[in-house]
Amino acid sequence: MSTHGLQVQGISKRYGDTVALADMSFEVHPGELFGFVGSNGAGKTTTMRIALGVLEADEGQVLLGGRPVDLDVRRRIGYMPEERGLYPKMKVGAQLAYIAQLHGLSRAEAADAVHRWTTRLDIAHRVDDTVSALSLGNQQRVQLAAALVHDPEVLVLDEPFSGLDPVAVDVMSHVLVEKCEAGVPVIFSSHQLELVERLCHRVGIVRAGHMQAVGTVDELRDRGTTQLEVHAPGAAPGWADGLPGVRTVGVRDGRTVLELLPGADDQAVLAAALRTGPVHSFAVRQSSLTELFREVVAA
Ligand SMILES: Nc1ncnc2c1ncn2[C@@H]1O[C@H](COP(=O)(O)OP(=O)(O)OP(=O)(O)O)[C@@H](O)[C@H]1O
Repeated sequence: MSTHGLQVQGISKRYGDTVALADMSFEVHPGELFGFVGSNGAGKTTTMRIALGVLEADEGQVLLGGRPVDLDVRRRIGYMPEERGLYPKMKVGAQLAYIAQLHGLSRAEAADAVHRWTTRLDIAHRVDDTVSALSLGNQQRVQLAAALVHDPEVLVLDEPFSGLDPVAVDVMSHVLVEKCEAGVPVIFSSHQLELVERLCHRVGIVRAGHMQAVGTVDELRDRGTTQLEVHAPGAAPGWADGLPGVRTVGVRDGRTVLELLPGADDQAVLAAALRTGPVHSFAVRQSSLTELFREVVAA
C-alpha cells in the first residue's frame, strides 16, 4: 500500500442515460492531501463510492497499494460518506467500537481506539449519548472518528467540512494533516475552495465526470491566465491594446488590470507601461483556487 497510494484508472459509470463518470483518472500518493473539487453533480461522490468498492464501475479500475479494491482492501479504507452513515439511536461509543471491530480490531483495541479518537476530536464526553442527540457538527466528528478508529491506510472523505463551525474545521484540518504526514493518502471533496487551497498538496478539478485539471495550485495557475495590476498614472485608456496575448480587464483604483494568456510577455507590458510615463507599481495578481476553478469549469 505505502508505495502506490490510490490509483483511479479510467473509470466510467452511467445511470441509464446519465453519464456520471467518463474516463476518470488520477492518483493520490502516500502522504498526500488531495482536494477533490467540482460543481454539483460533477461526479465526486460517484468516484469515491467506486474507490471504496461500494459501487461498481462500468469500466476502468481502482487500485489501492497496487491491488484492486476487494473486501480485504476495503477494510483498510477509512471512508466518510456524504450522506453520513451512522445509526441515530445507537450510543456514540458503542457505535464506534462496533465499527472498529467490524474492521478487525479486538474488543480491547477497539475500546482504546474509541477513547483515543473521541478525545482527539473532543467528543469523549458524548460517548454515552445517542448520535441523534448530538448537533450536526458533533455528528460529523463522530463520523470522522468512525473513518479513523481502525487506523486506515487511506482516507476517503466526502465533504467532511460541510456545515462545520470554524473550531471544528480546525480540528478536522489538523487530523487530516496529521494522517497524511504519517504517510496516509488522504482525499476529500469540498466546495470550500479557500480551505482546499490552504490545506491540499494537489487539487483535482472534476467537470462532467472527467478530471479536467490536476496539480498543485501553482501548477494550475501556470495553465491559466495571469493577471497584472499596473499603476501608471500618466497612461491613457487603452495603452496596453495591441500587445500580443494581453487583454485589458478594467481599471481598479486608478490601476489597470490586465489579463495575460499563457506565454504572453510581461516584460513587453512593463516596457509599454514605461513609455506612458512613470510606473508606480507593477504586480502579478495570483489567481485564487476559486478563480482557477471558474476558469476550468467554464472552459
Ligand atoms: N443513484 C443514482 N441514480 C441516478 N443518477 C445518479 C445516481 N447517483 C448519482 N447520479 C448522477 O450522477 C452524476 C454525478 O453525481 P455525484 O453525486 O457523483 O456528483 P457530485 O460531484 O458528488 O455532486 P455534489 O457536489 O452535488 O455532491 C449526477 O448527474 C447525478 O445526478
